[in-house]
Amino acid sequence: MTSITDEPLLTVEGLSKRFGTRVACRDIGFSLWPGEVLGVVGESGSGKTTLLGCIAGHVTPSEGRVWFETRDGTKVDLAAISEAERRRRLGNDMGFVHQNPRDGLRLDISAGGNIGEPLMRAGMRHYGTIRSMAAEWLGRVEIDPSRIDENPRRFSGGMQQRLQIARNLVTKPRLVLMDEPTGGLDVSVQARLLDLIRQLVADLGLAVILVTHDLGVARLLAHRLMVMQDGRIVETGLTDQVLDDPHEPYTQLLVSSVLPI
Ligand SMILES: Nc1ncnc2c1ncn2[C@@H]1O[C@H](COP(=O)(O)OP(=O)(O)OP(=O)(O)O)[C@@H](O)[C@H]1O
Repeated sequence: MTSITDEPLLTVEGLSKRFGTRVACRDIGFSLWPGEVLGVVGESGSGKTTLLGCIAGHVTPSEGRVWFETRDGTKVDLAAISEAERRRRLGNDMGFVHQNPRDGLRLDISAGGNIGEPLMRAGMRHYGTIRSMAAEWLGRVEIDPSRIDENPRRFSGGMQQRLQIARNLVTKPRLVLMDEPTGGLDVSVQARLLDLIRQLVADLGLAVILVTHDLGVARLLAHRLMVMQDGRIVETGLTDQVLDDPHEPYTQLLVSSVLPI
């Protein structure tokens, strides 16, 4: 008998994306299960961000299917529906953490507003509840809740990134896409943020697709890795297996840091 958790949350089939004559993704296929963290690694230009964009709906695939299992158990092809239909079917089930927090935050409203807005979009109306949830989430991402009314422009880069994470996770999505979430931060800030992401992902049982240049980040967060080269998946497997015993010559080069990643 198949239980509901045996079903993948996301299944990508035959996904390709061309920009004019340039092929950014070629015949990509994989599945992702609830609670699983999939790292996507590869050199610059290998198609990682394009793949993430096709799943997020920022980029329209040239070919292929992106099946997502909605909360009512039906599968919807995200590559074939309009933005409005996507919002209606998915609700807040998919989050996106940008490398630059300014791309994922509203800088014209307060920190608390940034967390409260998705709750209101999800239908929550009671101001006191929204405010107390925003304060709780600020604490959860290690921002002093007394800064709830401050504008995030006044936050450091690391704080802005933690706020972006809170804004994405407060509605408990089942899938979060992360594009280099710790890129551009100081090493010590990065390490704390990685710990925080690891803890939240485990606590909330989130499925995550994590695009990263950094194999150390992938090793720490990802259960499974997918290695991309020139728009294709060249190797995939459990993270430790791929990093400790890479089979493909390209992955061997990547792991030995010969490639400019
Ligand atoms: N909007 C676009 N128009 C034209 N070409 C694009 C566009 N977006 C991406 N590409 C091309 O698609 C290929 C894959 O780019 P993509 O950004 O997905 O790679 P990446 O692996 O994420 O690289 P990086 O790690 O540097 O962000 C590249 O050759 C890139 O120039």
